[in-house]
Amino acid sequence: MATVTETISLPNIGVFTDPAHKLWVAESGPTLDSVKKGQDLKHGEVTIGIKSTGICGSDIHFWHAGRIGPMVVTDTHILGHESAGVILATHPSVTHLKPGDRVAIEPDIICNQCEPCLTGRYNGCLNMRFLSTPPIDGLLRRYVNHPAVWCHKIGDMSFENGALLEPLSVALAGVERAGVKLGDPVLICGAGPIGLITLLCAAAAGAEPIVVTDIDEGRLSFAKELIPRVRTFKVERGVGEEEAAKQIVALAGGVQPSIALECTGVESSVNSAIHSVKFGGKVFVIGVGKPEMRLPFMRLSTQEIDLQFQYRYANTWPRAIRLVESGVVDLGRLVTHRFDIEDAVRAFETAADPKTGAIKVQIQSELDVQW
Ligand SMILES: NC(=O)c1ccc[n+]([C@@H]2O[C@H](COP(=O)([O-])OP(=O)(O)OC[C@H]3O[C@@H](n4cnc5c(N)ncnc54)[C@H](O)[C@@H]3O)[C@@H](O)[C@H]2O)c1
Ligand SMILES: OC[C@H](O)C(O)[C@@H](O)CO
Ligand SMILES: [Zn+2]
Ligand SMILES: [Zn+2]
Repeated sequence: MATVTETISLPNIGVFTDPAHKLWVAESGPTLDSVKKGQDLKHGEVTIGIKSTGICGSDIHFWHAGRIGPMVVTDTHILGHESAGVILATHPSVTHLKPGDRVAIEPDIICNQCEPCLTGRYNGCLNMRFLSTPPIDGLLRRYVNHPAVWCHKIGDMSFENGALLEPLSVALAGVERAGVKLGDPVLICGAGPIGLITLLCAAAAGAEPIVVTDIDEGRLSFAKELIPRVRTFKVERGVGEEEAAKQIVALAGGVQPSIALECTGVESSVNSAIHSVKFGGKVFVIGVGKPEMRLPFMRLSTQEIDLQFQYRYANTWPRAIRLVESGVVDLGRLVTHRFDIEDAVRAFETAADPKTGAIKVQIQSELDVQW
């Protein structure tokens, strides 16, 4: 085994939640001893020293609500699926990575045998093990063993940007499958991290005009700072879905969007999007929401509007890395708050509190090896 782990001495710690909605930092596996000896590394696996991990809304949801739909926290559970770090050790079967390589982690483990896997749409793997979705532990740890095939080299990209490749993957998968093209009028609903990164992607793809909506002024201002040509629309409570749609179209200079990229999962927002797009347009839903929703069925029907959905991503990291390395997509401003892993509880409290103005909160871990 090629390893630099002989020199490390910091114990492994992780960020846990449980069915009682507690959140805490404690010792986790693999233990320092097992990492040093490489004894838990399986065929095809590497040990990664995690440097940066973003907190996703789903992490907060698993903590606060204990579930997302059918995904339920039933035991102590490690959070986190937006990570980048450095390879510390490799199993002898691994040939394309070596200690010292900087990598972004794709947080899924697939079976490679089912129809979605064999047809390249592995996000639909029937046996998916997605890190941080219960019962599979997540990446918010100092050391993680993970299949090398899901570690993507990032060269000298910052670990912060490396960790942001996961939400970028969500946005990229959406923009690609929605088919956004040069000059398309596009509506983006929601200016959270996913909406904002979707905005960066749609702008890079040449969409114009772009309208972004939110209920939060701060997030709309952030969108405008990222892409000054974006038109921002504040969604007011009490304004009906059809009226909001009219105002959105007016803001776009009377141009109906051909594509709406829905990044809230909120019923009224999905419906405003449906009311705003043009005949033959598309509402592409990235946000996740309640199990059942009311939809303006006959508007979808008489306007031949396509309603399409995205669940995670497949084959996005190489593309995401090229976009960030080249500067086509600049993720530089999205991380607004940074905490050490020992201080993870404060990091989660900050991410969960809208008053903090946080966009992306990241958790960093020290390693006692230098690269
Ligand atoms: N499909 C996937 O694979 C996938 C992956 C990651 C996240 N998501 C989902 O994408 C959504 C966005 O993620 P995020 O991290 O940006 O979440 P977020 O909660 O930070 O952002 C959502 C934004 O929507 C705004 N909003 C709420 N109600 C609104 C309304 N009626 N109209 C307009 N804006 C409204 C909020 O103020 C917030 O800024 C979430 O539903 C998340 O679960 C989906
Ligand atoms: O970024 C990926 C998403 O957060 C996950 O799909 C999550 O919402 C459920 O596991
Ligand atoms: Zn996520
Ligand atoms: Zn599969």
